[in-house]
Amino acid sequence: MRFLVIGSGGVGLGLSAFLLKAGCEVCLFSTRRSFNSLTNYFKVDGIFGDFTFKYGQYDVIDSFENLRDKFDWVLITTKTYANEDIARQLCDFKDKLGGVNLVVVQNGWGNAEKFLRCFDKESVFSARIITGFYRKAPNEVEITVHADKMVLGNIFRKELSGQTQEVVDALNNGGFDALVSEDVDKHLWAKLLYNCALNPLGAILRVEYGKLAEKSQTRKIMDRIINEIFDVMRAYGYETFFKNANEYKDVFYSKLVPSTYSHRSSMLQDIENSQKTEIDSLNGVVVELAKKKGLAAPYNEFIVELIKAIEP
Ligand SMILES: NC(=O)C1=CN([C@@H]2O[C@H](COP(=O)(O)OP(=O)(O)OC[C@H]3O[C@@H](n4cnc5c(N)ncnc54)[C@H](OP(=O)(O)O)[C@@H]3O)[C@@H](O)[C@H]2O)C=CC1
Ligand SMILES: CC(C)(CO)C(=O)C(=O)O
Repeated sequence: MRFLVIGSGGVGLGLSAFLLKAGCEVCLFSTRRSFNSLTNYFKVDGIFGDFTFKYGQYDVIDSFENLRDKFDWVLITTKTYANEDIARQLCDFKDKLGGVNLVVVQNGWGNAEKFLRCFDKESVFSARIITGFYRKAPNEVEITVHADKMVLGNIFRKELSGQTQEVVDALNNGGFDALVSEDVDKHLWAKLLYNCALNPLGAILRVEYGKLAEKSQTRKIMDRIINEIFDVMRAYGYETFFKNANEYKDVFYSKLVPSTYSHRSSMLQDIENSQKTEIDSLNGVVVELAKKKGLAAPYNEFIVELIKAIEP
């Protein structure tokens, strides 16, 4: 099976390692900035073991003009703010790619929609991933935590989720546990709740997740963020695995936060590296959806403004 992996960062290189171990062909699409190191080798280490792949075992391109093959699957593993740019380029070069399917492997909500510009709902899939991929260098990634299996499916046409089985099989064969689910939308909302509550607040206060649950003030802010997200979900008919905000908060404070107590959010890492954050696809989406239904989401709105004030 042939994969084009667009976004050769933490998640892109991490997943490519498992696909290559499974015997799949992988072409990385990288930016000019990372291209040179990737034409040498890339390395993935950490809790799944150490793997190094030399250029030649995989391919790398930095422009769609240089596409050499057709592909079965395209994985989108850039940060979400690159989606408009990637979607536009995919459209321009769609004929060269062949009849591919896409899997959008990103945090947040509303990402898969960005690729409907010239792909139909039947060929745009989504994945939820709760594994920590820490990018140490442009061609080196450490896998730090693995909280659950990766989940793949189709949020637009649930019944087509099974088409991702071949990707799941490849990942499993490469040693990474993944599964197909018709409920990938529910998994994405659950992850969004977690990221929206913890990531921006952790980035603003520059503390790890666990510290945020220790103070009554930060608990109150996170509680309000979670309540507003449940209001939005209810207004649109979206569901996750929890009946209401209180049921989620019980699990959040008793299980989810303690098990990632010392994690510093990816948003905090972005702020520390003077990079743009994914706030628009997290709390920003909540604010937009709330506005369209005439709902107030003041805590989410406030946190979006604060992040925008400190990001470059
Ligand atoms: N890292 C993690 O532990 C987890 C991440 N996620 C989600 O996965 C997604 C990817 O995150 P992550 O791998 O950490 O991000 P990284 O920043 O590590 O990697 C993103 C990659 O995309 C590249 N890129 C950026 N813009 C473009 C563009 N316009 N065209 C092509 N490539 C581009 C970057 O280029 P360059 O090489 O120049 O930097 C980089 O290689 C995010 O949505 C994140 O929220 C989800 C769960 C866990
Ligand atoms: C905790 C983690 C790594 C889980 O995937 C995450 O989502 C983040 O830091 O944004």
